[in-house]
Amino acid sequence: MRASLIQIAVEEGESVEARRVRVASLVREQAGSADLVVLPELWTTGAFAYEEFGSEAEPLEGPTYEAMAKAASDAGVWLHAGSIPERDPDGPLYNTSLVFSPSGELAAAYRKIHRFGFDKGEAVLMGAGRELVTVRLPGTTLGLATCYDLRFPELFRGLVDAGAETLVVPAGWPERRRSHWTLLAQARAVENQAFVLACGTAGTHAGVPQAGHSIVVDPWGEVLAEAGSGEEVLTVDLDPSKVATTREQFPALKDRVLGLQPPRR
Ligand SMILES: NC(=O)CCC(=O)C(=O)O
Repeated sequence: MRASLIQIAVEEGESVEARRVRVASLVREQAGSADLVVLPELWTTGAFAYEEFGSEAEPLEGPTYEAMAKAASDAGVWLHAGSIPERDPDGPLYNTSLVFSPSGELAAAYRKIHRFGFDKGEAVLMGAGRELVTVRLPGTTLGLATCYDLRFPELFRGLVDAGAETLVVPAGWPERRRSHWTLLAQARAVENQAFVLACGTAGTHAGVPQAGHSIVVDPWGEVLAEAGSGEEVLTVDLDPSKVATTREQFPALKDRVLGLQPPRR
């Protein structure tokens, strides 16, 4: 399986509509050279452009959905289209990831569970998802997570329990915490004996320089590919059978002990 992570530069000089057209064309360019294409978190607005979440929010089947469904079917690829600020007609905004099949059908939508910002930003502007989401592809099962979720290992363990073998993490991770990004991507791969495909953004938006450095890690924790800090398409060949082989040869997941007692006082 060949995966291409498109590390998009999100800069303020480009309108959301212009970026949507440009990204759709980058996805189309992967036709014939990738089976799975991955985009970053909130690439229409930028993950830190909090003041734009409301004005640029779209219904699930809005303009980004339309453009990405078409791009996936034009390119004939599985497309993890990153996430959009989704306006639920009956509820709050959500940070929602969309996955399309090569025929342009929606295969899955995942609402980010852990919202970033503590008492401001995304944490107060958006609602929290409550459901784990996996997607069956030929040869592997994707487990979906978004950016700040990377800090919460129990979410990933839940995805593995649900059958995930390839953990896909679109992000808008800041340069300031780049060392955490790389470390956590490798940790999630090692502890879950799964591939991690983590796709970030480049550029600077809302005054926050982005880390870039999208990364692909194998189930043994080896970094298969890592991007630089600018816009880039990171393409890597994955052998999905490596998940089963790693879990058989070093069966640590079978040694889990569940239901531990809390400490006695
Ligand atoms: N968009 C995000 O979730 C940012 C997460 C982040 O900056 C961090 O975890 O650090």
